[in-house]
Amino acid sequence: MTLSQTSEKTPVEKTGVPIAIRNVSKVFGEGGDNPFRAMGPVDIDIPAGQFISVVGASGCGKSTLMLMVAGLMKHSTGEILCDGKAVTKPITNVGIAFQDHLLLEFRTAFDNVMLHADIRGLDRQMIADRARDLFAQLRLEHAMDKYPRQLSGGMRQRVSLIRTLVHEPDVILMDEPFGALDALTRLQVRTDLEQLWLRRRPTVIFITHSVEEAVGLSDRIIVMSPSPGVVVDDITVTLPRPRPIVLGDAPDFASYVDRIHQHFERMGVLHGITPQTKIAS
Ligand SMILES: Nc1ncnc2c1ncn2[C@@H]1O[C@H](COP(=O)(O)OP(=O)(O)OP(=O)(O)O)[C@@H](O)[C@H]1O
Repeated sequence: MTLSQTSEKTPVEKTGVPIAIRNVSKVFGEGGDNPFRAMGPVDIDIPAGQFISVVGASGCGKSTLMLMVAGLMKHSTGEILCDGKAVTKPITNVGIAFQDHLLLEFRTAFDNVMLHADIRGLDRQMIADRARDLFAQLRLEHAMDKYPRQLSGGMRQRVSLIRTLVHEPDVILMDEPFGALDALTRLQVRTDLEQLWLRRRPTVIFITHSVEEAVGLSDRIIVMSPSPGVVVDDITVTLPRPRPIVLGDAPDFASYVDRIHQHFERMGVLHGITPQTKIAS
């Protein structure tokens, strides 16, 4: 383990692990009559503790990539190394979050967060202390004893975030976790996620359709081409942390967003109005 400095000069213990994605591609229906290359080949080296986002058109293979890194889906070519070890089965020291919060309706928010302790046989007292701490950090103490149906969508997703982080995994994989939230709640949850990540700096792969969210959260953004997705740009984001909730105020924010949008326009993912476009009257 190494010690590093956050941009706000708070020493943190770095606990993430490196992930290497080398020449990885996925072909569905391999060996059948109709093989389909869904993504790749892709090379991405992620240092320990980096927060990386992946953006790209719908269907370019972002979720497929995440499932392969998690060891939940086999890659067709190449290799994936997590902390130097080849991923050949589901990795365990990981927190995974999806768009759906996946909270159990019959458990309170607190008991949902304690699921890891119960399933993995972890030290209940230690996890409970951490859980209370995280609920407090997100100003959600009042929600601890409520059931999911009694919480708003944003609160449910923040409880899910706590559950993803409570066992302090070295790797966090998130697939469009805020996709179902309204714009205002998304801002809050994005800021909450950054705060939680800054505590320990696990390695994060974050999939999003929101370019602004990617710039707001990431050390680095991978831009993928439409299907089959390959890496078309690899952008280092140097905005200081913690990032402001209203990102428009951050210098250079707009230039990162523009750079990514220009890729999307060039690749036909976004269709702009060109000077030749005729407007029907
Ligand atoms: N099990 C599967 N069998 C066959 N094709 C699949 C399978 N899973 C995904 N695909 C296809 O692979 C491609 C990539 O899918 P994937 O879900 O990874 O894309 P994505 O970039 O995450 O999309 P979105 O942003 O819409 O979630 C899509 O064309 C999808 O239909």
